[in-house]
Amino acid sequence: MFVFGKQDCARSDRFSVEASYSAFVGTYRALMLYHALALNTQRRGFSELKWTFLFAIEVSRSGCSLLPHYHYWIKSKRIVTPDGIISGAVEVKGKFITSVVTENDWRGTSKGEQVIDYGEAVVMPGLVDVHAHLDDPGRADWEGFPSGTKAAAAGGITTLIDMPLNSFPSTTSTESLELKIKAAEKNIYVDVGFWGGLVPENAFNSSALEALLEAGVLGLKSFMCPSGINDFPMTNANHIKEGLLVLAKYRRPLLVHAEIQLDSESHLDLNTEDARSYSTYLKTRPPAWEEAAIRELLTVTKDTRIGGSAEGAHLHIVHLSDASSSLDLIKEAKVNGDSLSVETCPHYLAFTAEEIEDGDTRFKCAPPIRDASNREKLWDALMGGHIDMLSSDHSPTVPELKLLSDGNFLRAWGGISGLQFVLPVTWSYGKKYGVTLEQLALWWSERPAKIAGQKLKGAIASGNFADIVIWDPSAEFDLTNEYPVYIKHPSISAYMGRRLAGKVFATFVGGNLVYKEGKHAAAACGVQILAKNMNKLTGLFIKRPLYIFRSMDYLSKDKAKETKFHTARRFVVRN
Ligand SMILES: NC(=O)N[C@H]1NC(=O)NC1=O
Ligand SMILES: [Zn+2]
Ligand SMILES: [Zn+2]
Repeated sequence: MFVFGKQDCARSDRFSVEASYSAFVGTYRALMLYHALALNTQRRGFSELKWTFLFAIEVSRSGCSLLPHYHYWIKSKRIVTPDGIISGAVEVKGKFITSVVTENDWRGTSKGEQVIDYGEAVVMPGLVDVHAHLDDPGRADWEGFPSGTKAAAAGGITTLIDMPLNSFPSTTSTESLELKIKAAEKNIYVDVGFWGGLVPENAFNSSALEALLEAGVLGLKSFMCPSGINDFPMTNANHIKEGLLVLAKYRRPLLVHAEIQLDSESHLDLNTEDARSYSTYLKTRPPAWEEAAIRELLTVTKDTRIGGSAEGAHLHIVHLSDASSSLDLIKEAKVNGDSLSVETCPHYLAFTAEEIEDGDTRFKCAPPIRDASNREKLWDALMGGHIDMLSSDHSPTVPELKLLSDGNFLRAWGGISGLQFVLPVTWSYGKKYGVTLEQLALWWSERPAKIAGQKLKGAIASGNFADIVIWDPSAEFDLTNEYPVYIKHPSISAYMGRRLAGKVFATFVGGNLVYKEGKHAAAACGVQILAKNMNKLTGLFIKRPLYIFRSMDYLSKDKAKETKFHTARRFVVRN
């Protein structure tokens, strides 16, 4: 069972404000803080109009939002809440959702409040993508924070957790995390957190791992096979076992790329096999690789059970492709009480090996996209609740390394590029399986927010951050060259050329309208999310959090625990 501690996030707001203006902003923020406190205790010291005015000045000066309102209501006939879909309105004040009401209970607006009526469009929690490689710093020519987070915003993703590899250096130390933080500063259009890397060099060095966790990574990530990145070597079960012991103290998860290199390639004569044929590539990474890795992982995930040496840690298997034996092992371990979860990605749900044409290396990824019957099984597992969540595994590179003209599947970069399209892809390909809007919110927002320790994200609920996507499930579009694509290299995206349903109209991050119909806010005001464990009574940061939600199956919706959480929420501190 994964026990999520009360892991708060010290969020460093990065408004772009000129120096001469900073005194005013300082005063303003102090007033805002007072207002937030007053709001909690029902002692409001300032009139709504004054706040609206002050907020409008800051927002219009800083360019953080396309909408300069402090207090507004988002209306719609289809608002996806944890309690179902309602017709009603979401009240936003500053960064937060302050109420969610049904149409019948809505009393209209008071002076100074604005209403944005989205009619029949769907209002859903913004997506939380826990698996994206933005490659910044070091390989920003592959993607980068500005382009990646613009693409995220245009796709309805409001929080993105960046992987520790493909950037240079990899995020495996406090120094490299510091470089990440610098690279992201004033460059992110959505909120961004960071996973740290668990590699052989730090796995047995608990103080180095602790330092990285103290510095704010939301958890760790490791590979059980070569990652393709020199400064991110693979780990084995011993490294992972050690990592879990440290993570247990911090109540943070380990994400694992679960493939182990078997000698299957040795049966192939790569001189005679056609490297442009997708089936050749598929043969080099059979499901047995995933199965072998997961079998080995389960020898250490048993430590995460209640009473185990790593109780409090959690292991999350990223991008599952094999929906047969590998998935069976995962199901069994969950039944046994291992604190374990699993994600898959839109490309495994959308594509099949049979349809990948010779030389079309846009589709090369690891583990590979398998045959049509596997895709059916993946959908069954997702719909049946055995796959917990979705992520993009957006892993782009430069077109030259995709070897598009050469078409050599064995030498091309492995990674799918599609960050901006994950919502319409999941929806378009899921319709025939009966995917609901509530399921999309669960797989793309609620559960990923929990894995990343983001208690104020992932749901449209009072007290949460106003991270919201507005989209039209019935609007269809073609991903042609005319379509506004914000990922850096659209030519390598496997989704280009497809017709999809589900157009994103608008994206709100922390109350800021950061994207609207092809236009982004002028300034990049996403905040960096750094984990901190804090003693709620003393305000001091501690390793073992005071509020321990011994929950649980961390995916359950236990009302009693939610109540406890609501109480604790008032202590959340941000700076
Ligand atoms: N290094 C890296 O991003 N690898 C990713 N690409 C991919 O297809 N699978 C991965 O794990
Ligand atoms: Zn991976
Ligand atoms: Zn990845």
